[in-house]
Amino acid sequence: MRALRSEPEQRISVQGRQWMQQDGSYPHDPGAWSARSVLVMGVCGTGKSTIGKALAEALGAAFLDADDYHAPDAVARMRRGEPLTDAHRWAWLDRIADAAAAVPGRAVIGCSALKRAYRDRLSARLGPLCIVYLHGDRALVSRRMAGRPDHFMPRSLIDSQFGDLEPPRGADVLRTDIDRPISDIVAEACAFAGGAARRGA
Ligand SMILES: Nc1ncnc2c1ncn2[C@@H]1O[C@H](COP(=O)(O)OP(=O)(O)O)[C@@H](O)[C@H]1O
Ligand SMILES: O=C(O)[C@H](O)[C@@H](O)[C@H](O)[C@H](O)COP(=O)(O)O
Repeated sequence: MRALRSEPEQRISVQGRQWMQQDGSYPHDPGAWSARSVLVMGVCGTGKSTIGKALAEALGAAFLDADDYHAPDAVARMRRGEPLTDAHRWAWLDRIADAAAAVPGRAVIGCSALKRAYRDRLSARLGPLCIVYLHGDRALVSRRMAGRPDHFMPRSLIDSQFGDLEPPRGADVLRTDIDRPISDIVAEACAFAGGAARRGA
């Protein structure tokens, strides 16, 4: 195993092993942690919808896909290959946060949430988030996007997505590499988000 840096995000990134306790749970206040909304984030094509849906099912939570909350003109803009700006994104983030706040139980949100200010915007409505950050290199993201040709998001927008990306850091973040089987990523995210403890595993 490679040497660990002291930064919390780095400790968590090594499969969460450093923090995981013997029962598979994490040493956070269990009540508060297991009630938090879960944000599955990353640039386009990293697997937010795929992982987010499966994670929500594993946690018994509702899944909200941020793609469903874009205004039609924002979708048209992305289809044309024009990136969204902050001005497009604020109201979109507020719609997502309102919808997540309205679900009766826990919510898993699949949303790019590329900049820190966007995550703060969600937190302002939802409280502290449990963040699953899907990380992959440009070439892999491009290949994954090529595999879903009917999506509104064109591959020409990959560079602007990486340009806007401000990787999240801290103890609330699981940084997970997308070059792994979906089931492995979901299992790791589920343990991180409190699913293992919840199921009594
Ligand atoms: N870990 C993975 N391994 C292989 N394929 C994946 C993985 N995660 C997602 N995919 C595939 O990559 C594509 C993009 O995933 P998607 O969930 O649509 O990403 P996003 O919602 O972030 O845009 C989909 O075709 C999906 O099936
Ligand atoms: O903030 C943005 O620039 C957009 O919201 C953008 O992130 C878009 O929503 C998705 O990334 C496209 O859909 P996928 O993430 O599913 O590719």
